[in-house]
Parts: sequence; C-alpha cells; structure tokens
Amino acid sequence: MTQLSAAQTKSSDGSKALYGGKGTRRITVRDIAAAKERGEKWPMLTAYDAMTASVFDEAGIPVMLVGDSAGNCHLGYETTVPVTLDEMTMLSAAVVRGTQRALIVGDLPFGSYQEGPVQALRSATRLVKEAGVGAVKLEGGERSHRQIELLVESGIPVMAHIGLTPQSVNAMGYRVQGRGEEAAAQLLRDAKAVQDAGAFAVVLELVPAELAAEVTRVLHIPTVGIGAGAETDAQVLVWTDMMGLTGGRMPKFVKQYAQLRQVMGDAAKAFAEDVVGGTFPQDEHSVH
Ligand SMILES: Nc1nc(=O)c2c([nH]1)NC[C@@H]1CN(c3ccc(C(=O)N[C@@H](CCC(=O)O)C(=O)O)cc3)CN21
Ligand SMILES: CC(C)C(=O)C(=O)O
Ligand SMILES: [Mg+2]
Repeated sequence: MTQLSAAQTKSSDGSKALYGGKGTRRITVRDIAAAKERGEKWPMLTAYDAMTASVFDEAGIPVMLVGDSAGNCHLGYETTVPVTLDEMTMLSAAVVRGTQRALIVGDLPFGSYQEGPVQALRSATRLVKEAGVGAVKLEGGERSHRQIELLVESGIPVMAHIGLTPQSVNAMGYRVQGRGEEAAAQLLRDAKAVQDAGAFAVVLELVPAELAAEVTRVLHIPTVGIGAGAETDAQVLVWTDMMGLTGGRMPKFVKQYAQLRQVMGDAAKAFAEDVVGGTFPQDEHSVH
C-alpha cells in the first residue's frame, strides 16, 4: 500500500515529495511524518557552515543535521566528546542562514542534556532561539526518555539517536550495537521508548540491517540509518566522508560520491606552483 501511494504521489504531483518536491517553504516535522505514510525514502546530510549548507539546499536535500561530528570533521577534535553547546549554536546558526528549504536539526552535544530534562530544555532552547533550528537531536533511548518528553511538551521537535551513540565512546567504543538476542531486544525497547516519548524520527547507527528493518516496520516514526542497511526510511552520512574530504580510514558504511580531498589538494598545489613560478597573476587578474 505504501509503495503504491509513494509512486502515485511522485507521478501526479512532485510538489509533496521531500526530495524532488517543489516549493521553497521550510520543511517541517509534519512533512517528515507524511513521507513515512507515503513510503517515501529521504536523504539527510550533515552540514557545519552556511556555504556548504546552501549547496545542499540547492541540491534539494530536505533535512540537514548540524552534527556534533563537527568535532572531528570541522573543529579538529579526536571525538565528539569535547564539542560545546556554544560551538553547536554558532555552527547551527550558520547552517540556518545558508538554507531556505531544508529542515535543520541541531545536535545537542555531550554534557548539554545528560543532567536531566531541565538542562536538556535549556540547551535545546538556545539552539532554537539563538540558531533558529527546527528540531534538535540527542543520543540515547530509554535513558533519554524524560528529556525527549519535556522538549516535545515544550514545543521542540526531537530526533532521537540509538544504536552506536558516539558521545559514549569512552564507555562503549565504536562497536556494532544490537548483535545477539539480548542486545536486539534492548534496541527495540530503546526505539519504542523514544517513539513513546514523542520523538519525530530516530537515527539508527551501526546496527545489523535485519534489526534496523524490524525497527522500521514496528515504529510509526521514520528511522534514519547510518550503517543500518537499506530498509530504514531515511539515510544519513557525514558530508565530509561521503564527498571524500575527511582524511584517514572510513567506516565501512560510507560510500564516497566525490574525491574532494584530491580535488582541493590539486587546486592548492596548482595555485602554489603558479605563484612560485610567477605565472599567477596574469594581466587579466590585475588592475591598472
Ligand atoms: N567523520 C565521521 N564520520 C562519522 O560517521 C562519525 C564521526 N565522524 N564522528 C561521530 C560518529 C563516530 N562514528 C563512527 C566512528 C567509527 C566507526 C567504526 O570504526 N566502525 C567500524 C565497525 C566496527 C565494528 O565492526 O564493530 C567500521 O569499520 O565501520 C563507526 C562510526 C560515526 N560518526
Ligand atoms: C552521524 C550523525 C547521525 C551524527 O550524529 C553526527 O553527525 O553528529
Ligand atoms: Mg552526532
């Protein structure tokens, strides 16, 4: 039923589709819910600055996450753990300014919501008021249930994040989550807990594809997979990973769609050689 209605929606009127749809009004969490009912899959990318975000907005990416992966990919930290709420607020504000259509989700960084619901509300309120995000994301299933509830009651849409939760790297490492009967049952409980608390979507990070498929069938809110197989409602990747800008070893779940590290390095070298060799600037680049 959902597959058929998705096809009909796209062929009759493209304006509704999250990707490929027309119109420049800001996408809302209600549009996200409607996409699951249509059986429509959608893409999400991270973004950390206005210029990159404007490129993705023009490309039609309907949802952007200002991830705390900015810690590794933008700010030079080893992990996401040191990222501060001030940093996330500044980066989120830039992404909002660079976009017109995409729903912008701001990641709450480690230490900005673990104290409890009141701290979570204070932190999320900064991202909403100072940066202008349309939603926030936080890590944890059952353990973050109370935080999600208060934010949603207060009018702040929440994207949850379960499975591998990188802010807990010191406790859990970067390991596949939900392998084995007990861990799978826990992941399902976490998924139901965030849905019951009112989350509008949930990220499933590094969980077996079969389990992610089951969670996606059981929940009425959309699942957003990263390293979680092909059956989730949406897919997210860190933009610097999927464009080949991040250096070093890539997780297995990354597909590279461009080689920006090579392209940018070559451009920097070409400029340097022109300067050293005296072939830049030419007369056309000079004023008289
Ligand atoms: N650049 C970047 N990309 C990401 O996807 C990302 C970040 N940074 N920072 C925050 C978290 C950390 N993430 C990570 C980091 C490492 C692995 C990793 O090494 N995974 C192994 C599998 C380990 C296993 O089999 O248990 C892999 O090879 O994919 C996965 C996710 C995802 N997030
Ligand atoms: C990988 C995604 C889900 C994330 O949390 C981030 O980019 O910080
Ligand atoms: Mg994150």
